[in-house]
Amino acid sequence: MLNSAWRRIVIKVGSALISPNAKGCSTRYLLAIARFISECRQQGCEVVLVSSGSVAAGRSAIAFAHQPLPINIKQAMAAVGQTEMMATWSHLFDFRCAQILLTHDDLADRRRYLNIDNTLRTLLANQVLPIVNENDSVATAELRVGDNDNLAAMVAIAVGADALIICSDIDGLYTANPRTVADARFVAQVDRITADIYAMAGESHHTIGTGGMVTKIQAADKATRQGVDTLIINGQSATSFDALLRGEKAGTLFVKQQDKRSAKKHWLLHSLKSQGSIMLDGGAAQALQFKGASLLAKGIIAVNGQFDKGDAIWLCDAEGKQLAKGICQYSATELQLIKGLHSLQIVDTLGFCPSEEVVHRDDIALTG
Ligand SMILES: Nc1ncnc2c1ncn2[C@@H]1O[C@H](COP(=O)(O)OP(=O)(O)O)[C@@H](O)[C@H]1O
Ligand SMILES: N[C@@H](CCC(=O)OP(=O)(O)O)C(=O)O
Repeated sequence: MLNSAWRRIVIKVGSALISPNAKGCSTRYLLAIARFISECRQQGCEVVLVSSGSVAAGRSAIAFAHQPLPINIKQAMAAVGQTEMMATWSHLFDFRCAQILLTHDDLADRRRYLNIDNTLRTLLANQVLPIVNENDSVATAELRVGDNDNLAAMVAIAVGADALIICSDIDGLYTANPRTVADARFVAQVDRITADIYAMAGESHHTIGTGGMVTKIQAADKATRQGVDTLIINGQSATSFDALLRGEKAGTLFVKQQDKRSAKKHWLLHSLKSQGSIMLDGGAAQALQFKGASLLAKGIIAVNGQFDKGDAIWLCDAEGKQLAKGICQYSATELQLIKGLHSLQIVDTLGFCPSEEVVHRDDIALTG
């Protein structure tokens, strides 16, 4: 059985596995990965796939022989390869897939971030497999995350994943690049990511991938700090997946630095500045405190301050006591109109309903 603590995971697949020859997509390695994803889902673990490969897959369609590839050429290659990559994955599953293309800004802007979060939650709740990639054909240099290892870490944090599994063309982290250093030793576990760990990382040996080991360590650094265990495994070998499905170790494990719930709670309570507050009736206050429920419009009795969708606000009881801080899905102006209403009435009142929850339970941190 898969690690039972993994209820939701993000799997990142590198270009070399999708388009090993940079001529369209190949199912050579993807079959075993797709089987692993299906098995994880059957065992009740939700999966978000972050797939590279659009540039590599589309490469042979655009005539350009020089290296490095300029951004406009990569953008054109990505436009061709992205559809081929999505079609290849879709054919490997007997459930439906959804394409999510992101830029750095989408994840940095809290309002857009909420939209992404809502979309991913809805897809997962409907058993659709989200397949995420950077929006390479439109993202300019300053808008890009730049590599899918870091993008996958950001997605893993956004969806509150329990683990991030980075599938590459190598068994995991070595003390140096084993393709150039003969006596490089395999590292099975990293308890803390220090400068010594970064010093082990070399570049990619081919021109298909982006970043080599450096971006994978950066990704592990980001994810483990936010409570996400991170693995780098060899996606070319079915034995890695078989081991994980038996609950055994595979590749290099970067151990999470804290519990993901305490990481999120700390971020909400201490890093986000509150922009306003709302007062809850007795039922909503009870549900929030003792049932871990989301906050619905029906339980709101008053709205204070001028805040926007995506801002952090205090959730207070009828006496004004701060019970929790949360990220609000609606602006103060919108909340004034929908407070006290049933969720089904939101669309009639505002003309839209981005979320039935005013504050989703995943975005609430109790003060007590
Ligand atoms: N210390 C290291 N340990 C393992 N691999 C390393 C190391 N330093 C550099 N590499 C290189 O990083 C490559 C994986 O990165 P990359 O080619 O970007 O893969 P992907 O396409 O999966 O993101 C390996 O094949 C290897 O050549
Ligand atoms: N977004 C790019 C992938 C960038 C990237 O990080 O590639 P890789 O190092 O192979 O994971 C693409 O789809 O080609």
